[in-house]
Amino acid sequence: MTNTIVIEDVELTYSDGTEAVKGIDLEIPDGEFFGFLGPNGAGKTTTIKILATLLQPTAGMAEVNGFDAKTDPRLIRQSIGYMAQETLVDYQLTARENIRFACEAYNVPHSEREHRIEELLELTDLTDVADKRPDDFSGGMQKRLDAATALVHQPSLVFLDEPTTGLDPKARNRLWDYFRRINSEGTTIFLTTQYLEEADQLCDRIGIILDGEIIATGSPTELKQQVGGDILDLEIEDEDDMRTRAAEVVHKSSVFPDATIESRPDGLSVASRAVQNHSQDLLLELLNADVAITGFAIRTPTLDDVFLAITGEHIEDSQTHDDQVTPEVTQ
Ligand SMILES: Nc1ncnc2c1ncn2[C@@H]1O[C@H](COP(=O)(O)OP(=O)(O)OP(=O)(O)O)[C@@H](O)[C@H]1O
Repeated sequence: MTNTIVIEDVELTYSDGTEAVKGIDLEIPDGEFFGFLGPNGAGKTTTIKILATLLQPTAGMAEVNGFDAKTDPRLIRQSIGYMAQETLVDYQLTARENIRFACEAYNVPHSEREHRIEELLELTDLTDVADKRPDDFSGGMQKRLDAATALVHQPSLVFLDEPTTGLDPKARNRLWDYFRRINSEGTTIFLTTQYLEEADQLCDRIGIILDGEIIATGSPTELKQQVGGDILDLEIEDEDDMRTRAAEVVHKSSVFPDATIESRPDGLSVASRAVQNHSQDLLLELLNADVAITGFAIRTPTLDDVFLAITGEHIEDSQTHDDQVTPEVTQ
């Protein structure tokens, strides 16, 4: 298997001195669904623009589809699909005309165009509105049309820059189905997202980027294993230092020697390899110490727990500016 993307020690510093990407290395094999996860301002879009040859790295080497980003940007652009963060559909044209225009721009052979247009309309579930202009379309429909225009030339590699930001769950799910389908047909996908669940659901492998540096890579399962065990969520009354006392009991407990403890609005979360087999013992110790537990639950770690374990922050807390985060996909 060959690598569709190879990045070696790539840096990008903007002219105002902002170090957006600080020496990243990455290899993405053919056919992978790769997710680049990170908070606002982490460097996701900058990386995608380097790979799509819209920005030149200030240092390092990027190779895409076997072409060097510095010497062969034109060949790279012809061989990729790029769905930018902002929707790029033309509101003067109908959905069908938008896709036809993209066929012309990407030099899709005349003999294949009509078939390709119908196929893409169907894939993106826009056949019924094919002859309507997109100004009345919902945000999700516009995004699907945008995705169709990015894929008319059937690229083997597609960059999707936060494709579902601001979409409702139904619209998001339809796009997910589409991305899954093209990936199962062999397309390599490089997706940037700030949504943990999106990365978790879709991606074979995830890279977490923070402040221009990749701080972890692995499959969702591998990353979750880094948390070290399962999580015991404890609901504890917020009175008489009860939570502090509970944390002390957990710290001192011989049954949870590896525990890491995180405060939550309604109590504590405890991560430990012992959670699965010894939670009852810990609950007993807490009871003996007069800590009133009003509820508890055992769960497997989420990607937010991974982010927390690595950075000490929740991903949402580390957002650098407000954003229309779709609540139902945040953890
Ligand atoms: N043209 C620019 N000039 C100067 N700084 C920039 C420019 N574009 C982005 N930045 C800065 O570079 C850093 C990385 O931004 P980038 O857009 O790559 O992050 P991101 O992870 O994609 O975030 P978002 O989700 O907000 O798009 C941020 O600090 C951002 O403010």
